Amino acid sequence: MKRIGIIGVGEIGRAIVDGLYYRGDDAPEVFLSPRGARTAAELSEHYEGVRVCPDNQAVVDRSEIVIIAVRRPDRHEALAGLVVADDKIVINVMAGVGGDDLRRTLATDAPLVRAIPLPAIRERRSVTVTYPSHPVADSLFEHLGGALPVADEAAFDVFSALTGTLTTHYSYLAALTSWAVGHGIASDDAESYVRSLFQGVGRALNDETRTLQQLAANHETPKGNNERIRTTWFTRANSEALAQALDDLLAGLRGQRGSVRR
Ligand SMILES: NC(=O)C1=CN([C@@H]2O[C@H](COP(=O)(O)OP(=O)(O)OC[C@H]3O[C@@H](n4cnc5c(N)ncnc54)[C@H](OP(=O)(O)O)[C@@H]3O)[C@@H](O)[C@H]2O)C=CC1
Repeated sequence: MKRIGIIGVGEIGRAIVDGLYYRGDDAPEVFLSPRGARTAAELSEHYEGVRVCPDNQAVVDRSEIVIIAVRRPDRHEALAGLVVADDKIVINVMAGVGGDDLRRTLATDAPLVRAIPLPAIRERRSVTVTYPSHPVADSLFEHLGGALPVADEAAFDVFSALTGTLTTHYSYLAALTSWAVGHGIASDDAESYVRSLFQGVGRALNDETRTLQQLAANHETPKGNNERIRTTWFTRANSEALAQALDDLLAGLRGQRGSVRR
C-alpha cells in the first residue's frame, strides 16, 4: 500500500484513516495535516504508522497519494501555494469542487481524481464513486469497500446528488417514531422497533439477485397495509417533488462546478 497523506482531518478524514486501519492488514503509512488538531492527535496516538505533519506541504512531500478533505470554502487557504509534483496522485473528496477548479488552485499536472467516500468507509462498507478512473485511486477504494468509477463529471454529480438524501432517510425514520409516540407508544419502544424494522430492510438490500422494485413487490401483500401507505402517501406528486428536489440539487452542483473562479 502506498504512503497516504490527508489534508483536512475532520469527519471524513477520520473515517478514511479508520477504514485504512480497519483490519490492520497492509495498513499504509498515513500523514495528516496539523489542522483538525484534536482528531489528528487522536488518530496518531491510536494507530502506529499515522503521523501529524508540521504543515500541509509536508503532507504532500511525504505521500504518494494526497487526499484533500477540507471544506469547499477552505480550499484556497489550505492548498494555494502548495507544490505538488507530477508523480503524486491527488484524490479530491470535496463536494462541489470540480477537477478544473482544483487544478487551478494546485497548479499541478499530477492526476486529480474526484471521489465520494461516505462515513461507512470506516468499516469498509461503502462503495466510493470516482472520476476519472485511476488504477491507484480505484484500488485504494476497492480495498475500502468498493470503487465505482464513472464515465464523466456529469455522472459524478448525479451520484453526488444521491448522497444528499441520506439524512432525509434518518429523518423519515424519526418521523415514523414520533408518529407512534403521538399515539401513546413509549419513545424507547417506538424507536427500537423502527430501527429493527429498517435494519431488516438494510439486510434485504444485500440481496442483489432482486431489483429494488422486486424487493418492494415481494414485501407487499396485494391490497395490504404496505400497498396502502405506498399508494396513498408516496403518490406520483410526492415522487415528482422528490425528483424535483434532486434536479435542483444537481443543477446547484453543476452550477458550482461552472462558477469556480474565486
Ligand atoms: N462528512 C462526510 O460524510 C463527507 C464529506 N465530504 C467532503 O469532505 C470535506 C470535509 O468534510 P468533513 O470531514 O465533514 O468536514 P470537517 O469540518 O469535519 O473537516 C474539515 C477539516 O478541515 C480542516 N481544515 C480547515 N482548514 C484547513 C487548512 N487550511 N489546512 C488543513 N486543514 C484544514 C478543519 O480543521 P479545523 O477543525 O482546525 O478547522 C477540519 O478538521 C468537505 O469538502 C465535504 O464536502 C465528502 C464525502 C462525505
